[in-house]
Parts: sequence; structure tokens; C-alpha cells
Amino acid sequence: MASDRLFNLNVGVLGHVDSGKTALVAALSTQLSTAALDKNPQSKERGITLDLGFSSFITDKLPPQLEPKGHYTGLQVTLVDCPGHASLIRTIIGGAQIIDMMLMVVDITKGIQAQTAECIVLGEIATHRIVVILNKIDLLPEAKRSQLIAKATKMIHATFQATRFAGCTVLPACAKPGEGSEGGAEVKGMDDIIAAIMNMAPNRPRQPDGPFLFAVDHCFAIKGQGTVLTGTVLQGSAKVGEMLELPEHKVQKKVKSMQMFRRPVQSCQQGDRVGICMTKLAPDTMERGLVSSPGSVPTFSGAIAAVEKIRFYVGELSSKMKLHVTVGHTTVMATATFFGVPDGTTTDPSALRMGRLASKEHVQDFDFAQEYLYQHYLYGFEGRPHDASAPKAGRQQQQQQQQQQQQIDRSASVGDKPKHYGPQWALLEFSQPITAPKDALVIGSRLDADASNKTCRLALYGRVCGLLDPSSSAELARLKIFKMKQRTGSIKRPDKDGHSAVCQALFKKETDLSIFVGMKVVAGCGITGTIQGAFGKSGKFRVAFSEKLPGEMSEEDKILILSFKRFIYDRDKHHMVQ
Ligand SMILES: Nc1nc2c(ncn2[C@@H]2O[C@H](COP(=O)(O)OP(=O)(O)OP(=O)(O)O)[C@@H](O)[C@H]2O)c(=O)[nH]1
Ligand SMILES: [Mg+2]
Repeated sequence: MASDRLFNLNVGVLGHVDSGKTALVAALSTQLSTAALDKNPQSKERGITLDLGFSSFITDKLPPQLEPKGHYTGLQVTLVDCPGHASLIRTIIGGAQIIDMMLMVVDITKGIQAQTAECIVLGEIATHRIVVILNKIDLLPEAKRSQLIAKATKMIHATFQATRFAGCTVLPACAKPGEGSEGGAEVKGMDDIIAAIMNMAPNRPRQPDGPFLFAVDHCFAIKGQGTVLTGTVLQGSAKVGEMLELPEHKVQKKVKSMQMFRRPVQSCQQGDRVGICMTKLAPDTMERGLVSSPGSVPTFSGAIAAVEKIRFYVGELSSKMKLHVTVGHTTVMATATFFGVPDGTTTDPSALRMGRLASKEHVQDFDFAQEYLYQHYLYGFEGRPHDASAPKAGRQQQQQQQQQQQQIDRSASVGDKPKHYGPQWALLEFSQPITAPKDALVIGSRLDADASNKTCRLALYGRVCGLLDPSSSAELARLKIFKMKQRTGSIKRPDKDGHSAVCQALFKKETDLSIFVGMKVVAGCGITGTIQGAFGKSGKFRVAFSEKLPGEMSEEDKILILSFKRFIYDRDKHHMVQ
């Protein structure tokens, strides 16, 4: 391992618009990239950050947890300055996917604002390392400053209690004294912030295994050299002279040279920020995108993702809903169909931990052999209500269902513990093909929602765990997703021995009854029977009952309930309920 290398740490700087993110990045950085600190003319004109800005500072002090391994000679902190403006959420989501940790900037005079909530959600998905910066303390009256800082800190801890970041570090700061500053204001808090970043650095050297995956955030030409792609290595490693692929463009290019920290290097690995120079590549080929080991990043128009509803999202997420789905730096429209495990809930407490699906180890490859229950909705932590698609059961089944639900409620939500649900998935049908790793993180949002209203627009997140082509019915038929169907008929004429009967009103005369032979029916009097086959051509059929029918039967006793699974992507396939 080259010992002259710096450990690169990507620190996202997120927060509500105007909370002071760029000012903080300026106060911390020593090295600025081309687009840093709102250099973009439009940013200057509008006075807001429009795109991700990259800058960095280097310390020769290594965080103690990285010390003895001799891998690194210092730490480079790359600050990813994200926009705050609500309309730029796609860029913020893209930025959130390349960070190791996060500085959440809050304007202490304003407290938690709408985009702060969305940034908390992104933080929960992207990382478990966060420091909250209470900025603009210079605007507080000096006499009450420490008391107001203590109050604001308490409020932050109370808000974060329900999130993955309960008990996180909260630091006061003044990134850029401005008009309205109270007495002798100067930049404050930077050393504490750097110390907090140091002791939150991951405690292990980077893992260079797996196919190479590089998230490009800028692309520019250098005369006489070639085209340079700067970005973050998300996975694996690469070296000079190697052939790499631009999967969105299906082209392969050789790595001519590499630079890190403005110095030539021969290789790079997961976590590094690096500039990769390729020849014969037009600089306008891409602004944002991926570079990978050849053939390792697929293009697909449909995917199965293990998903979770985002707890701050208010409102229903119903199947067939169209969502903006962000994968890496790409956001496209997708239609979502939700489904889950048939028995509905789990008492596994880890199901409660927000953000668990963000780590790959919690997401297994999708099992196409399993049967799954269609869901009208994606359920959140409020627990799984009776799924509207589960048809009204007969009296006996209703009792069974109630007992089962009570048992679930008893086990799953004792006291104020929220009920939790079993794993859930979404079939995502993209409006246009996307190119992304087959285990990519996905974030679904309702970006059509009015950006100015105060609700969180991030609706769900999760990880891709299976690919399929939704335009092919054969591919869709691999998905064993069923709806519980129920039909109600009646006993028309019991046979003399009372063990079988001619029955009616369950099927239309043109129904192919052979699919239903052998299926179970339950009579209103509680006796079960098995469908034997058609009786005549008018839709009547014969049933053999497990025991003798009572001599006298009320109309209710004669009711027949047939429950079965109808597989939504395999129209002519039905299954009897076990
Ligand atoms: N008084 C005071 N003003 C500050 C401080 N930090 C930033 N500002 C001012 O707040 C305004 C917004 O600062 P920015 O750094 O652009 O805020 P931002 O969060 O990057 O804004 P967006 O990127 O557009 O979301 C500017 O006028 C800054 O000068 C501070 O610590 N004290
Ligand atoms: Mg900014």
C-alpha cells in the first residue's frame, strides 16, 4: 500500500437554504475546486448555491483510529457543499450518495426549517455520522448567547431523538460574521468542527474490493492532455493504463493518468477523490455520471427494490403511483407497485431502524421463487393496517384474522413501541432506461409537490435487489405477486347423503372451472368442501364436503366462500389458499 497517501473523507455540508453552508466551507477549506464557493456566475447572480461545490483541507494529524496502520500520512477532508434551495433537491440527493459523513448546518436564529428535515432524511439514508452546526451565533445578543445556544442545542437533540442521530454532536459556530453581528464578532468554532470530523472518521482503511465504480461530478478538458473526470471512487480500485467503461455511453477508454491532491498517482481506491485523465473523450460527454469496470454496471428499465417509507413523509404511497426516483446523480419518473410478505408483520426490532436498507448487507438478492402479497400501499412505521386488498373474510376467517391481528398487535406494539411490518418491496418501472449498479441506492420523491410547503417530499428509499424488463410479460410472470381474491356463492341442492351438493353463483357460465377443481370452499355453517368440477353449463358446480351437511340449513348456512390467490402478472394462474 503506497504509504504517501492521504485518507480522503467526503463530508457533505447540507442544510436549509441560506443557513451558511458555503460560508462554512469557505472558512474550513484551504483548497478550492473549480466550482467551489458559488463560483458559477448564476450562483453569484442569484446569491444561492446551484450545484455541488468541492473543496478540501488537509491535516497531517491522522485521526487516532487510523493511526498505527501506516497506510496513511494524513487526512484530506473533501467538503461537498450542497445547495439548500428546495428546487435543487435532486442535486442534494446526488451529493448525499457520495459522502462518508455530514455537517448539518442550521441557522441558529431560525432553527429547524423545511429543508433541514429533508436533509435529516438524506443523512439517515446516506450515513450514520453527523455533526449539527448551529451557525450565525454572532447574530445572538452577547449577553444571552450561551443561554440561547444551550436552548437551541436542547431543541436539536429533542428533534433528533426520533432519528438515527439521537445524541449527535451539536456545535455552535460563526462561519462569516455579517451585518447585524453583535460586538467584535469573528469566525468561531472551526477548530471544534475539525476535531469532531477527525474523531468521526471511519476506523478502517478503505476496502478496494469489488468492481470499480466511480461517481463523476465534473468533467473538463486539459489542452494537450485529454479529458479529466473528477469524482469519488465508490467501490473497488483502478490503475493507470487500465481500460474503464462509461456505462451510460457504452464506451471503453484507457486511463492515461491519475491525479490526487494535485499530484500524479498510479492507482486509486474506494473513498478516494481523484481526477482520471482519458484521451479521445469529448469533454461534453458527461457532467455527472459513472465510470466502472467494463460490463459491471447494467442498463435497465425495471427493477425490484427493497424499500422503506420515509417516516417524515406525510401521505399515502399507493401502488401504481408515479414517483421521481433518484439513482446516483440520475432522477427519472417511475411507476411503483408495492408488495410484501404474506403474513405481514415482524417483531424484528431492526425493522425500526431508519436507514438500515442503505447498507448493502441488509439487502439480499430478490428471491423470484417466493410468493408475495400485493399491497395497495407501502406501509410506514405506523404499522400495517389491514391491507385493503385482503377481501372481507367469512365469519370464521374474520375471527381468525382478528385473533391473528390482536396477536400481532400484542407482540409488535407493546406500550408506545411503534408497530412494525415485514420487509416490503417495490417493482419500479422506469419511464426511461437507467444505468446503475445492480445494488444501487434508490430514493423516491414527490418532487411535483409544492417545494414551498413545509412537508418532506422524500417518500421512500431502498436498494435495488433484482432487475427485470417490465415490457416483457414473460419477465413479469417471474414475479409471483398475488392478490387475495374471494368469491361468494351458495349451496343449491345437497345430495341425499348430505356429503356433497350442487352449488351455484361462484362462477360465470363461461369460466373455465378446471382451474378451480380441488380448491377449498367454506360453507356458512363452517363445514369445508372441495370443488369437484362443473355441473352442467350454466356455471353450477359440485362440491364434496368434509362432513355431512346439517339437514336443516338457513340461508346463511348455505353461503359458500371461495378464497384464492390470483397472481397479478400470471393472469391464468390461480392458487388455492393453503
Ligand atoms: N452573521 C452571519 N452571517 C452568515 C454566517 N454564515 C453565513 N452568513 C450569511 O448568510 C448568507 C447565506 O450564506 P451562504 O453561505 O451562502 O448560505 P448557504 O447555506 O450556502 O446558502 P444556499 O447554498 O443558497 O442554501 C450570506 O449572506 C452569508 O454572508 C454567520 O456565521 N454569521
Ligand atoms: Mg451555499
